[in-house]
Amino acid sequence: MNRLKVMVSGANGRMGREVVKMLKKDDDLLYVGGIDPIVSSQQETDDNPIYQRLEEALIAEKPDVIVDFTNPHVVKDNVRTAIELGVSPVVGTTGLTLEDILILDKLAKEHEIGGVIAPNFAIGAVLMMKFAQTAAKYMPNVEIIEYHHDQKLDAPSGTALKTAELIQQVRKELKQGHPNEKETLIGARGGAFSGFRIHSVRLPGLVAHQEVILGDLGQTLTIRHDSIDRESFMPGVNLAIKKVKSLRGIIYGLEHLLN
Ligand SMILES: NC(=O)C1=CN([C@@H]2O[C@H](COP(=O)(O)OP(=O)(O)OC[C@H]3O[C@@H](n4cnc5c(N)ncnc54)[C@H](O)[C@@H]3O)[C@@H](O)[C@H]2O)C=CC1
Ligand SMILES: O=C(O)C1=N[C@H](C(=O)O)C[C@H](O)C1
Repeated sequence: MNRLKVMVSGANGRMGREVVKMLKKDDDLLYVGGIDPIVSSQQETDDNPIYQRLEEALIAEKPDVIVDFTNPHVVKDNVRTAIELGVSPVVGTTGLTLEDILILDKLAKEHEIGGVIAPNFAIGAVLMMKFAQTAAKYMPNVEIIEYHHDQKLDAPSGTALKTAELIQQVRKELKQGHPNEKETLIGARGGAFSGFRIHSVRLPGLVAHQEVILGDLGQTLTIRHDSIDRESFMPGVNLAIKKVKSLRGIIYGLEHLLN
């Protein structure tokens, strides 16, 4: 049987290293190398090449799939390059706007390529988002608090934004809080999204966590998810790699790949 050839962009990063480990354990997948401008010590003992430039890597190794865990500044160009070279992208990197995703979807369809962009590959997080969406239909007063490690570049997290988008689809229009509310410390009420708020906490010791708190007369409901290890994302990444070649255009969110 032909094994799917996979490369990893951001191979020396926190998520990239975890993906490489997962690929090497799966007999149906063949890790053929990574891309990362930063050289790591681990690289010395790895037989697979690490390239500095994506285009050069894709032309040399001709992978079927490229997994991207890089950063919000480079991800859009990376996905564009992959699609133009006929390689299916599986993207965990956050920071793409809905407009970016529409542009990449159009490009992918023009090239008859499938792609997956998922702000969170952990099944528990996907369920947390779904549950929050269901709850917000009945309890429209809602706030999102996301907690991440202090090396994260983007705020709010991609997961918080996706949760907010899902809630927005079902929540009746409502501006929360007191109409005469005054922030005496700018930012104290968090970021405003369609009438409700998102708060971002950054601390060493955290991995990736989110609470969606809904309030109503005399009651609150808290829906919480914790990724305590980056292993939590790997089954979702693995599923996306195995399904992406059967898609056309970009799907946004792991939920679209689950039965
Ligand atoms: N969708 C999901 O389930 C998850 C998404 N993430 C997202 O993944 C991204 C990466 O997160 P981490 O691994 O924690 O970051 P990190 O900073 O540890 O790793 C990023 C790596 O990308 C490399 N890089 C930078 N520019 C590059 C380029 N042009 N080409 C190739 N590599 C490049 C860096 O040198 C670094 O090694 C973030 O956007 C984060 O929010 C993180 C965890 C789960
Ligand atoms: O940077 C991270 O670590 C994570 N990023 C993603 C996000 O922005 O939602 C997914 C997960 O929360 C971990």
